[in-house]
Amino acid sequence: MTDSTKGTLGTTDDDPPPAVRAEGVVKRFGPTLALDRVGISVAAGDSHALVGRNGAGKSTLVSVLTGLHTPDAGQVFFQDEPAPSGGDTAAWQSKVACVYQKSMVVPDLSVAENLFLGRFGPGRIRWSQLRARAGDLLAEYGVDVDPAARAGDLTVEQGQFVEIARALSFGARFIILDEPTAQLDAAGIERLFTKLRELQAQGVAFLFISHHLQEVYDLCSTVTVYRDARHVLTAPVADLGKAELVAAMTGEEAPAPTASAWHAGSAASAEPAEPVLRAEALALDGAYEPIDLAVCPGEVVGLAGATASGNTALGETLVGLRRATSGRTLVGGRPVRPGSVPHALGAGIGYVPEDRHRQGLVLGRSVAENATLSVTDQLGPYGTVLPSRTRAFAQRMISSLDIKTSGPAQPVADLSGGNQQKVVIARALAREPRVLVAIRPTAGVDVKSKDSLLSVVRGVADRGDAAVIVSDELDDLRVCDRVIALFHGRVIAEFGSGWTDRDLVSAMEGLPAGGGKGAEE
Ligand SMILES: Nc1ncnc2c1ncn2[C@@H]1O[C@H](COP(=O)(O)OP(=O)(O)OP(=O)(O)O)[C@@H](O)[C@H]1O
Repeated sequence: MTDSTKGTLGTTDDDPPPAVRAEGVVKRFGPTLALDRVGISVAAGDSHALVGRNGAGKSTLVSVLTGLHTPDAGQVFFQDEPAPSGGDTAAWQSKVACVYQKSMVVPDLSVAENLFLGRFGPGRIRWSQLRARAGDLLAEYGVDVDPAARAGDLTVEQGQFVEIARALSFGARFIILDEPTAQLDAAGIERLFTKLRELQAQGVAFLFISHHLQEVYDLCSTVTVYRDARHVLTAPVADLGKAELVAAMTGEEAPAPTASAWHAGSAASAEPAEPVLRAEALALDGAYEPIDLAVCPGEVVGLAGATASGNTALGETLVGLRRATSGRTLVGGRPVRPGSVPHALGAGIGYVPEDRHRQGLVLGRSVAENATLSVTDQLGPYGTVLPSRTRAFAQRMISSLDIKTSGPAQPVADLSGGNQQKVVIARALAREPRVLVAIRPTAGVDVKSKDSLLSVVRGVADRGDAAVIVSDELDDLRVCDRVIALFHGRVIAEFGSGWTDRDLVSAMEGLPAGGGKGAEE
């Protein structure tokens, strides 16, 4: 099992020792076996992808490799030396760091303070010296950020660069990137990858965790697949086709559905229907200019756009999270009170938020409680909530959305990221909304679950209701009947179902060429 890593990669005695090597790692959480005798070996200077479906054990491995969890069995080595002992944070920091999609820097401190956090010696701190040292350090790693800037004012990308520089300054030669691109636009991803390649050339090794398989192909030379807590394979990326990779992740041979398959069931009717959802000259100062939008029964409409295009702000206005500066939203022809989530819900708008931790879930509560939060009125007579009805309701959601959990009573906090997202969608669907507005619904969700989540959204429209997907992910947008692309707060193009990736990406980048109806070149 774990030894397969050696043969495939063709290491020799002359090679430097692997940046990290884990062997026979076992980790249990109560009844859940999260890692079952897994291993991984990341060569110095390599960019090694770790992929697997939600719940495969990736985050648990990260916790073991960063010293947050002590494994129940197995060993971890950095450059052939045994990993530091449990509580020795400084020793772990000199070996490894993990950069998450959201920066972990302390927002109210300056960049310089963040860089040297925990390393101030005794005595008075010389701020000017600290800033100068921070400046040198950032320059050394080619990070173009002002050391005096407040960390909270950095972009996601700058925050990640600062964290990488911080990790390297501790001496770490191995950095884990856990979905680092989730909040970046295409140009930001390219800049991140360029930086990573530079550092690789200096011998720094990366473990790259992503649900975007294309990124694995773009950046990594080796890939390891985990499935159901086990190591399935490790291979050079160049030797493994996408279909094989997905098959290894899912354990099935079934090809992923194509765009046309998505639409096969939607039987678009020719007669124009009364829109379920309408936005009339809806505008939000500083976010987007007046926009008209009509979403008909049976339709899934995409609002595409990069960060700050206004698409998320528009989605958030539709669900009542933001109050439009002008214009109005109507459901079934009736105006919805602006800026009121309860009113929007009552009017039949279901909402799948982007940030499931802040807006979506009560982490300490069970899967059943979270899935039924919006329908407690349907779970028992006279304002009571019958546990049996809650469980039955949740059980139906668990099976129809294929949520990987030990049961309705399991706390949501214990589920993997993708499965948490399914609970959020379950909750939005529980009220049987007339229109579902989903903001980046598949962020952090594995390929297979992505398909099933998107078919759930598609299903809402296919049964005669409607859906809006706000996203910059082409896979999310592929299930849409129409896609409206925004750029800097304006509609820049609108596409029917036959768009090409190139047309849509260009539109999101602000290049209207083609406008969805045939580019010039
Ligand atoms: N603290 C915990 N308590 C109980 N169970 C846990 C805990 N952390 C993880 N698990 C369980 O361990 C398994 C592996 O989860 P893990 O988060 O490592 O998966 P993952 O591959 O990172 O998934 P994702 O892609 O969704 O983030 C899952 O079944 C999860 O529910």
